[in-house]
Amino acid sequence: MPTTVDTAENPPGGRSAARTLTRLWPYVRPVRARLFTAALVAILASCTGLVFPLVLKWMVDGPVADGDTAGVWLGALLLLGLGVAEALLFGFRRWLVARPLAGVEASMRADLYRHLQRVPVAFHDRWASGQLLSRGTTDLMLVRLFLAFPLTFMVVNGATILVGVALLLAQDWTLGLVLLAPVVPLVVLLAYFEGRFAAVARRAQDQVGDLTTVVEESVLGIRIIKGFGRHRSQARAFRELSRTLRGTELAKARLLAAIWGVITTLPELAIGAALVLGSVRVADGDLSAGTLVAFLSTALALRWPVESLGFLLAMSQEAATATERYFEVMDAARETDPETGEARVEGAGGGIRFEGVSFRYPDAPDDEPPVLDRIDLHVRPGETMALVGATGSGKTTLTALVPRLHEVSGGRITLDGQDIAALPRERVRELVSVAFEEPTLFSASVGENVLMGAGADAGQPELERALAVAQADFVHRLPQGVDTQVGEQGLSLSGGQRQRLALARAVVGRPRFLVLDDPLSALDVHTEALVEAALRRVLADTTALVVAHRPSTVLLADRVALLSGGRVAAVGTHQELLRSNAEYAWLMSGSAVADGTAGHAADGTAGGTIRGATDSTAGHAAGSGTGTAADGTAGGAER
Ligand SMILES: Nc1ncnc2c1ncn2[C@@H]1O[C@H](COP(=O)(O)OP(=O)(O)OP(=O)(O)O)[C@@H](O)[C@H]1O
Repeated sequence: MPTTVDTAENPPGGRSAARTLTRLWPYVRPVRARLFTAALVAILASCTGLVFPLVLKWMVDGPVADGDTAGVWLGALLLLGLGVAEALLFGFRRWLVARPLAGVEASMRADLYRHLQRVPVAFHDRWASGQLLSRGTTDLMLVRLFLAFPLTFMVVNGATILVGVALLLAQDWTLGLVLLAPVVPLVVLLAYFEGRFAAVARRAQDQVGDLTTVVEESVLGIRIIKGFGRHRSQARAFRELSRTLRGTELAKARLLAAIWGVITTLPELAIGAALVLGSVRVADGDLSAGTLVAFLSTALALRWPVESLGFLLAMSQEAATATERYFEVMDAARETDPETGEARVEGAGGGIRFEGVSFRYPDAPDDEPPVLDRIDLHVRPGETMALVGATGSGKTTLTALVPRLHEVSGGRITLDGQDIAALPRERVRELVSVAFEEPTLFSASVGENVLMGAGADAGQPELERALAVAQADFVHRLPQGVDTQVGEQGLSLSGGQRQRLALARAVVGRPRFLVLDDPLSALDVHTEALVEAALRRVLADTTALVVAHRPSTVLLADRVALLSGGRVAAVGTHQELLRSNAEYAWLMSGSAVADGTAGHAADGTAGGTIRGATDSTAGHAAGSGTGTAADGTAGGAER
């Protein structure tokens, strides 16, 4: 899992917030009618608020001045009615937008998830999972909030301000101009603020992603952290990151406070000036008291729409950053399949054939030699080929090329004579089944995890057969048998148990081709022997490529290919390579050394000797009390 976040490749800015936000249109389009209606309702509600001052003016200059009590009651009832209407209209607006916007958020999230399934594995190698998580959660929530609130209220408040200003100018244009005086400095300040806030908002959202990554890794790696007593240093790293985030959030708050201060103070000063000027004019008899009350009430009613602009802009800016981050992922190219293509390669023959296959990881430095360099290898139909090589020699990489988890950089791979690059990926993955050394189980039942490897029509018989092949009968002793929930949110299984389920998943669909990356590494010798025996039956009618580190796994294969320096250094049977290839003999004798039979390994009798060695180890294990595995209760022993 990647641990670093390369946000440098995605610099903020470039586009304006408004242009970035227009990218949301395809998602908003289906609900546009509701959004527009909601905006109109909100404008109506907001303008209802502006009628209050006019009623007040009528009350002050009319019934109040004339001492008409009935008129005052009528005015009060009118004000109450207006208040109720305003509240009902705002409630109606909320009802209009809530459901469709939850839908917009859900569909954006679904698209993101679908996209993440379809981008190449190399994309996931490059991106930290926390960054992806935060884009799928926090960022999408910010986008929904923007559509629900700032988007509407920018329009509503804008319209209210325009209507309000028109009313002010109509009531008294001199006082109106006094109130409009702060507009120019405010616009300049808001433009400056937007630029500054955009940069800080981006930094904060990226830091949330980093923090999510650290939390996720700490949870997944809790055993390592505890085992190595690293909880303090891990906590320190977390604290530092969260302190950085806190600093960025405070910087955001400071910017917001500054702009809020300016947005509040300038209009207040203008209202104060209008009040003084208006009072003087009322005293001079130039202006009626009712007009001044109405004027000031209108000005005060406009305070909220003006003051809210600051945080509406801030929320819009955060939403623009969130949208930018969302589309950075959505813009990553998906795996594409050829529209049509001639997959058959003349003369390629059956089985798996590698022809001049080269591979280099996309992010590898240019001066680094390729991981795989012109590999030629033929796994004949029905044959099992073991892949042996030193650590880091490229075995896993080579196996990942067969199901097209990575694309070859040069050369080609054919399956039964069909070039995999010209086949749809889905077809390739139907033909090829895989099991990796690191067996991943999903939060689902045992049965669902295993049947993932088969077509939709596979059922109980196929499941039972696969479990038998993988010697995974321990599942029947789990609390709910094959229905027991496993994975992150279920029962914890041992490494060996998980490997056996992963193996069952690989064989359940009776694949034409099988790619196994050291699938037996976590099994004790007894279980390994049992799985091998069952696997031998599966391998008999499958074409398989099996990464092997141990002689016992190599012995499952008909032939062995030795990978060295990015090339296939030798191909032959285990016995042939032991005799003819010093590197192979050395690699294989590594295990034998541990068993004290290295001397025999080198003289060509290693096959039998190594087997004997593992058997004797097994005998020892049984004698030392771990032999319960042999009587089929291995699961219990491993737990
Ligand atoms: N995702 C990746 N991005 C860049 N380089 C990688 C990536 N995965 C592996 N490598 C590099 O490719 C080389 C081959 O790795 P690979 O995992 O294929 O070796 P291996 O033979 O399977 O090793 P082992 O026996 O230890 O499992 C290594 O040098 C490794 O550092």
